[in-house]
Amino acid sequence: MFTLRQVTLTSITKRAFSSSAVSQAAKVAVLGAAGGIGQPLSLLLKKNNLISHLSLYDIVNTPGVAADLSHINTKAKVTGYVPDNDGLKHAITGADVVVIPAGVPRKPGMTRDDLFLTNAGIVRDLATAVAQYAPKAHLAIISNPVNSTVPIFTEALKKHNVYDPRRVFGVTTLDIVRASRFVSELKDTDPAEAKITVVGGHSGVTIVPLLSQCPFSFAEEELKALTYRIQFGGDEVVKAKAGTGSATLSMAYAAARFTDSLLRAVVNGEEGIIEPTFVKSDLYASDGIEFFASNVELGPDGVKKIHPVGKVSDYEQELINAALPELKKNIEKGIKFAKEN
Ligand SMILES: NC(=O)C1=CN([C@@H]2O[C@H](COP(=O)(O)OP(=O)(O)OC[C@H]3O[C@@H](n4cnc5c(N)ncnc54)[C@H](O)[C@@H]3O)[C@@H](O)[C@H]2O)C=CC1
Ligand SMILES: O=C([O-])CC(=O)C(=O)O
Repeated sequence: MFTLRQVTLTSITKRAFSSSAVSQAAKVAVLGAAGGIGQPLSLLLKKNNLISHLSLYDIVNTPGVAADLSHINTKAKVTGYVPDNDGLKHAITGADVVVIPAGVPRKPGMTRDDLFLTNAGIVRDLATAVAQYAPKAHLAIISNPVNSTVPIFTEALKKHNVYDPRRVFGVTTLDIVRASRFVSELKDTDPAEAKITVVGGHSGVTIVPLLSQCPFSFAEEELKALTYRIQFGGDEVVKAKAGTGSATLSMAYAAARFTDSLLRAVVNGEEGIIEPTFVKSDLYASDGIEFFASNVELGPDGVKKIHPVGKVSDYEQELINAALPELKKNIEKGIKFAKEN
């Protein structure tokens, strides 16, 4: 039986690199690592050569997941922690990036907002620990509802005076991954050629695909059906999984891509890396919207440049108009919770 909080087969060595140095490797922590997303995500991250230490935390089962992954002959050392013996503190201390898929997933008939009651508290507690033990880490928040969990994280960091908006990211990559795949299915092309911009937030009508900006054209009915499918792609998976959860494998793929982009910009110093993500943004500040997903250029300090939404069609403007009030409500709900709890 594992009684130690650390189950790695190698000992922890002091990190001998700086996070700003070029071509260095990083410590990445995954919180919720034993879950449906956490396990395949950790597997994909184990293959990432920019990671020297993969640190896995969950309230259960992490020792087994870590022991299993630690046998794969890639560079990263793997350690696993549970809450005993200050596990969370040890899991995140010194982390360059913390990826957070902790929390409950949807069942058929639920909206992402229905997860708020359970996940808000989980995220708030993890954010408090991050503020204390990993205040300089870049944070990739997957836990739903993303439109509210990112504001909750932000407020918790503010309470501890360690908030840097350049380092807090809501992971919306799956929306882009889906959009690219769905368009390529329709147009019979390689998904790599179908780069679709999706802006707004990460739930239903707040997900706004900007298909007018892609190189393909669509008939009106096709455009509406495609837009709906991108906005409600998560529901397709929830329905098909019939009560056993929501997207995990495609999400793990998307989060591994986002984490890799972040590491390439932050740790490796690569330039020109652009990922869509839900961040503190001024794009719709005049509408009272504090956070918004759009294409973001990543740099050594995290967010380098938030790209504007760009030219949109009348239809897309209608979609944005429908998204903004819902997004505002979700954001305010997160902020209110964090301030009161
Ligand atoms: N941002 C996005 O695009 C997507 C977000 N999600 C969200 O990701 C979250 C996780 O989904 P799944 O992995 O499918 O759920 P899951 O239930 O399979 O795994 C969640 C894991 O979190 C752990 N956990 C619970 N409380 C914790 C805590 N306080 N600290 C650390 N770990 C804790 C659980 O033990 C479990 O292993 C859900 O909220 C889901 O809605 C899912 C798909 C896409
Ligand atoms: O639909 C869900 O609840 C999970 C999710 O965020 C997605 O698949 O986009």
